[in-house]
Amino acid sequence: MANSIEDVECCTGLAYNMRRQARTLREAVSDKLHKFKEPNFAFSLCDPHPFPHPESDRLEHCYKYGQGNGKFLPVLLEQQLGEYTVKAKLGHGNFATVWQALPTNGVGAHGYDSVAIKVCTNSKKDSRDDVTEARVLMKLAKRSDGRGDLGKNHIVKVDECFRVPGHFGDHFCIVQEAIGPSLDYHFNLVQKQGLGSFDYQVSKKVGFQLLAAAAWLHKAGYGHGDIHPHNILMKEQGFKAGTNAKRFLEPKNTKPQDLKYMPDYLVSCIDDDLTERAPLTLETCDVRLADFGQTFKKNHPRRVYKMTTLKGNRAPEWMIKHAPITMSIDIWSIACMVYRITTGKHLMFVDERYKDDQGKYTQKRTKKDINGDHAPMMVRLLGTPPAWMISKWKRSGLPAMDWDKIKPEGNLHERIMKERPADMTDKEVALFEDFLRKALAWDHRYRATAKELIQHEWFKSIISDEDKVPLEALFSPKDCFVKTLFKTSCGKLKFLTEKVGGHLAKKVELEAQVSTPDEKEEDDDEKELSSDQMALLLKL
Ligand SMILES: Nc1ncnc2c1ncn2[C@@H]1O[C@H](COP(=O)(O)OP(=O)(O)OP(=O)(O)O)[C@@H](O)[C@H]1O
Repeated sequence: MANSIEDVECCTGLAYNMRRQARTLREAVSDKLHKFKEPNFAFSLCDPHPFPHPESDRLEHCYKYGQGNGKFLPVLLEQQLGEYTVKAKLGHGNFATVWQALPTNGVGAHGYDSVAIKVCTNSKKDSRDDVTEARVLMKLAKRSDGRGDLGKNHIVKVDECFRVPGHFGDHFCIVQEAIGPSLDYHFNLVQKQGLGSFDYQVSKKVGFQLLAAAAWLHKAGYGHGDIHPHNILMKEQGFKAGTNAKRFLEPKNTKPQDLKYMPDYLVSCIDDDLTERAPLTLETCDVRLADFGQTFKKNHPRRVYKMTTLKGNRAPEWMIKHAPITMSIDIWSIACMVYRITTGKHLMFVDERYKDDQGKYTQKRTKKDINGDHAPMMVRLLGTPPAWMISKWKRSGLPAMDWDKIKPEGNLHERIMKERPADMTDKEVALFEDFLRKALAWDHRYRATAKELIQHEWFKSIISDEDKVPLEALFSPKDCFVKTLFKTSCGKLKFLTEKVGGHLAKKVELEAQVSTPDEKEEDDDEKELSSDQMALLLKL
């Protein structure tokens, strides 16, 4: 006998519950494994390191070298990498070290004096992302939006790629133009100088250029997925990296079995040298969006749960179960960053690691802990989320909130008033708040796009003549013209089909009346019909 509806529902509910329990169990196990895999910090005594700025923690950890997968290639100054000679260290991330190099034969592949070589880890899995990064960047370099390409210049360009053999597999190398220090570097510089944040107009310009880059990238069908100050480089003419201080490794700091795979010394990078650069101005400010390791095709992020972008800059859809991740995650990150560089304060800051008794960072925090801090912060700042998010709140493992007591519009306005730069007028506060609210819409479907945001009134004061032409081209009536033409043609076509359909029906009706006296009339009618149709066709 067939099961009743109740039986089926009951079974489905049971299966759902079992699936959910299995998932929770799987997540718990993976959390445990993840913790277990955490590096042993006892072997990495690089912190605090003896470079010029003790507050800097820019030196890579020793555990990133040695046996196994996901390790860096040991690189030393004056070493040969492909056809280039390494001259200085530019930085490092989780997946690569980056070196400034000169072509050994004296001429760069594309005529630049020096290049930046990103030497990726030997991990096969990461290597796939690095290859994607290089491929996407090379593809983008050939693309044009046919409207002046506003924003394309603010995306880093790749010259060539090659592989270098390492002890445990090849290391993929990406050669790019050497651009300049990161936005984070400049931010630390102004903070060190006691200025708090950038000049107000400069922060606007950085925001504008970033949004222009995002608008161009999104139009090309890609999301960046990892926008934060480390991945934004500020172009500098004749860029030269820092002092290259060397730190020799002491054997006691490394695992004995890893010793022979370590470089003799680690090199300090430009980020450790916060003394020499002139502050950014409206004229010198030239942003380049870099690190496309997390890039994804429109609405198809490749590694939803493994993306490593800064947690405090993450959009709410990261926390809500089954919420789609779209290109609008970039808009959220840009808005958080613009707030930071404008006011000097984090919009939302979440610790990504646990701290020990002495305040030193240790293991990574769990996703649940991080979200447990982040979600209430968002609610306090932006007010009540939409009902569909509230309904998924508990299921997503987010902390219980007393929704009745939440201020519907949040305290964003109060925050801006408290943290605004001295030269931000009340009118500008209103514009800034409006800009942020549009970019930080809870629901990704109602979040403004990059193209919409670059037209925002808040940016009006910094748009240069150089930007005006491509900006106008981007919103030129050609766009409207094409749309209107398409709409009118569709309308006319519909009208014509209806009319012709009507006449044909009439014709069939007339033909059905098989009587001789009426035959002449019918012929006339037919003539009339075809002339009618002809007139309509001519009109079109
Ligand atoms: N073209 C360049 N010119 C100058 N400096 C660069 C360039 N590319 C990268 N850098 C420096 O190297 C650092 C690390 O590079 P990148 O962010 O690409 O590495 P990653 O391992 O992919 O980082 P992440 O962990 O953020 O994914 C950057 O923060 C920047 O300071």
